[in-house]
Amino acid sequence: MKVGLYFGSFNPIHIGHLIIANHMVDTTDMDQVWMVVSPHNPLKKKKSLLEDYHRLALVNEAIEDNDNLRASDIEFKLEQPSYTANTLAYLKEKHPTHEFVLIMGEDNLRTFHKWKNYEQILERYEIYVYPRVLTVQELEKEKTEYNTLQDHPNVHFCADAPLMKISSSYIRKAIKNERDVRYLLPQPVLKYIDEMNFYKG
Ligand SMILES: Nc1ncnc2c1ncn2[C@@H]1O[C@H](COP(=O)(O)OP(=O)(O)OP(=O)(O)O)[C@@H](O)[C@H]1O
Ligand SMILES: O=C(O)c1ccc[n+]([C@@H]2O[C@H](COP(=O)([O-])O)[C@@H](O)[C@H]2O)c1
Repeated sequence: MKVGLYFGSFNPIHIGHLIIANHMVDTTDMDQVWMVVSPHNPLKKKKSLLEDYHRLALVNEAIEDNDNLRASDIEFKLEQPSYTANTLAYLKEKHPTHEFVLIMGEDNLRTFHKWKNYEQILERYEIYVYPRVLTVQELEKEKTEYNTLQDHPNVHFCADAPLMKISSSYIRKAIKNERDVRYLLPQPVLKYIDEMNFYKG
């Protein structure tokens, strides 16, 4: 079985994440996509992060009607911050017959050269990259590593996929400012966030 590992903070999961996961199942030979909820991205501050189990619950709510998508809490019991190289080693041992590939947005490929053992990851795993509108800061970042990564034979860029200028941080801020985010989040996710009063303070 070919499994796309879609790692993320998912704080919270939004429709962009679902469109990306579905795009991978729909347009590639991946049998399933596992949405791996990361307790702590090594390159991000943990400050505005919702509890791990709430972010996992939101992912489960979002994908409940899609058999091709799974939520994974595999990183909850692994060392933190959540280094992807460690998780991949663990998953490979646990599921020796699965073929794992990685899924990420373009912003993550841009900083991929800062990840632990990124060269080894790239050598061993295919990476499917979803295009993303980049911020000015991201565009200004050193381009050399990015260009080298973009041209690597294991990197597959989903060129014809629709661009989405949606992010969890935009949604968190919009909720804080009492804006209507109903079309940016799947219905059950919106309900859960609303009932729990998340991101309001
Ligand atoms: N709109 C988008 N277009 C392309 N890729 C995206 C988009 N939103 C998220 N991703 C990708 O999904 C993965 C998980 O992203 P993450 O959970 O950090 O969401 P985010 O919207 O980027 O969050 P935040 O705004 O808090 O940084 C990353 O690989 C990220 O690049
Ligand atoms: O392994 C690393 O060094 C590394 C560095 C930065 C990010 N990651 C992982 O990349 C994933 C995407 O993170 P995020 O916050 O953009 O959703 C998440 O699982 C992080 O743990 C991993």
